[in-house]
Amino acid sequence: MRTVAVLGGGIGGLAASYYLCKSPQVTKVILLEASSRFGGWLWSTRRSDGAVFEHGPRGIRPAGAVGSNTLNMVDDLGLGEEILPVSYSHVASRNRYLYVNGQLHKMPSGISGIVRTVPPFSQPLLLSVAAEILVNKTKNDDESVHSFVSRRLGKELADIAVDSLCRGVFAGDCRKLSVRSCFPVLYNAEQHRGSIVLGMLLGSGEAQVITRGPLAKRSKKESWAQWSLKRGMQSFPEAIAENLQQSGRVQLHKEAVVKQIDPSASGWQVRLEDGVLSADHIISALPAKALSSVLPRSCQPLTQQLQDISSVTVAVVNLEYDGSILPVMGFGHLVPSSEDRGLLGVVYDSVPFPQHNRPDGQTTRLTVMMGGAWFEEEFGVPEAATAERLLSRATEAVRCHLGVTAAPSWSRVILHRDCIPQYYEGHFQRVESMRGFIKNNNLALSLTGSCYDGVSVNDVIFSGRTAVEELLGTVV
Ligand SMILES: Cc1cc2nc3c(=O)[nH]c(=O)nc-3n(C[C@H](O)[C@H](O)[C@H](O)COP(=O)(O)OP(=O)(O)OC[C@H]3O[C@@H](n4cnc5c(N)ncnc54)[C@H](O)[C@@H]3O)c2cc1C
Ligand SMILES: C=Cc1c2[nH]c(c1C)Cc1[nH]c(c(CCC(=O)O)c1C)Cc1[nH]c(c(C)c1CCC(=O)O)Cc1[nH]c(c(C)c1C=C)C2
Repeated sequence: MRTVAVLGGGIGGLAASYYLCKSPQVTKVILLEASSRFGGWLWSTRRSDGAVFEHGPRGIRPAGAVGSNTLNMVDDLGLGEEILPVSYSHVASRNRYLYVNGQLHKMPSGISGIVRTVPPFSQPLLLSVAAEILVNKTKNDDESVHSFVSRRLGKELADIAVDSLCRGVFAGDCRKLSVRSCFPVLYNAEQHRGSIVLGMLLGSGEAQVITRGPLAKRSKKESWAQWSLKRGMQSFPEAIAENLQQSGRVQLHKEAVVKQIDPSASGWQVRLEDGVLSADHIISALPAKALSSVLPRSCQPLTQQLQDISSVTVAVVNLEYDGSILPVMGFGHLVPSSEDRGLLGVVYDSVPFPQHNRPDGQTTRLTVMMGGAWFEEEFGVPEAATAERLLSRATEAVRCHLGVTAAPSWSRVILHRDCIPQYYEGHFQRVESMRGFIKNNNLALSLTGSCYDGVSVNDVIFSGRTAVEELLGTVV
């Protein structure tokens, strides 16, 4: 393998380039990013007074093989000193809230939360959990998350808890999202153990094994639930880009919009706005629709399937208030779609990461997230949603849900167009079929990024690693 072009410089493209660089089999890597910044949705505002605001992900989970894999990379990049860990015993890990019937309710946790009736639920969770063990397994090879949970745990849990969870991870509608692709642990638990509960107790499949490096070991020892970085999440892609630059083996191009890719005798011709370059192989870490628009006509079946992977738009409103204004302490609260379709939830950023507050004086940072699968019905076309309207809707939610009547001392409104892919029912078949088309047609193309194998930062990084290992036929 001589030259590999990586399309898209979000965390997926950066991760793929990082793993390619580890192999002596690859002579040259060319990373092409359309915008003026690497990192994609990992995007932070660092204000001159020291405050940090996240516009995309704000915490990464260290759990599991994918979590360890990311921490190994963080270690290798020399970012260990920059880590801000949040342990499982921290109030931000213990307390998450639901806003239901005009009130905040702490989500049930611990033994007492399971054996007692905890509003907004009408019966102890223990009853649903105990009955779950007896529910027969389905013969369907996929179903919606809502249907799966209604069938196994009851409609109330599906309508309130799972509806909210899907909004807090996918900004999506649990009635359309696929359980197999969005929550493979739940799907596999039913398939292999016949029950979610038994799957949790006994394990539900072959777990991937990743050797834990020093930072991953520390995260285990200190029971981290999530982590961030002192200068914000954006430091992570910045450190990868710096590492790639220093390797001397990667050409990094910003403001390089890929316009078209065409097969050539030895691989691909990649057409940019201002020139053409050649590559033996392409790893695409572009959003599915962006890739579909640059493929040649000969890839029509693939183009169509890529277009069928839709994504939702989320309005992210960062707010700063003077003083300690929160009536409760925790990670934040989610709002089920039955309560308010357009308002997804509010993150209490100052609770897990007070280090990101302005250093002088007491302030509270919150992030309100709106829209998602309900964006158009609530706000119309994204072009029509003004910053004033989104800010007013966000501050009104903070007033109504948290009783904060003061105006924010600082705010920033950002519209993330098509930012979270939606894995609808049948997603796994579509992805299998796309990869099958690539294989059967001997295309020197790999698909990675958030549109295929998981949307979390950990999943996207791991997908970049898998693409490189499959390409090279070795472990990197
Ligand atoms: C608001 C929000 C909150 C989130 N919170 C969390 C969280 O708490 N924890 C978590 O784990 N995950 C979270 N995520 C998910 C995670 O951040 C994303 O799934 C992940 O960053 C996607 O990375 P990616 O590289 O696949 O895609 P992207 O970040 O979309 O990168 C794709 C890149 O391709 C570029 N591009 C597009 N077209 C072209 C072209 N024609 N030519 C060249 N380049 C092009 C784009 O400019 C972009 O930089 C969140 C996401 C959002 C939006
Ligand atoms: C309200 C909207 C959103 C909030 N965060 C996201 C959206 C769309 C995006 C998001 N959040 C998480 C992930 C990664 C999932 C993973 O597998 O690591 C993504 C893409 C983490 C997350 N956030 C919440 C939960 C339950 C999770 C899953 C992992 C975990 O248990 O930590 C809850 C939550 N998210 C938001 C709020 C307000 C909230 C409230 C309790 C914001």
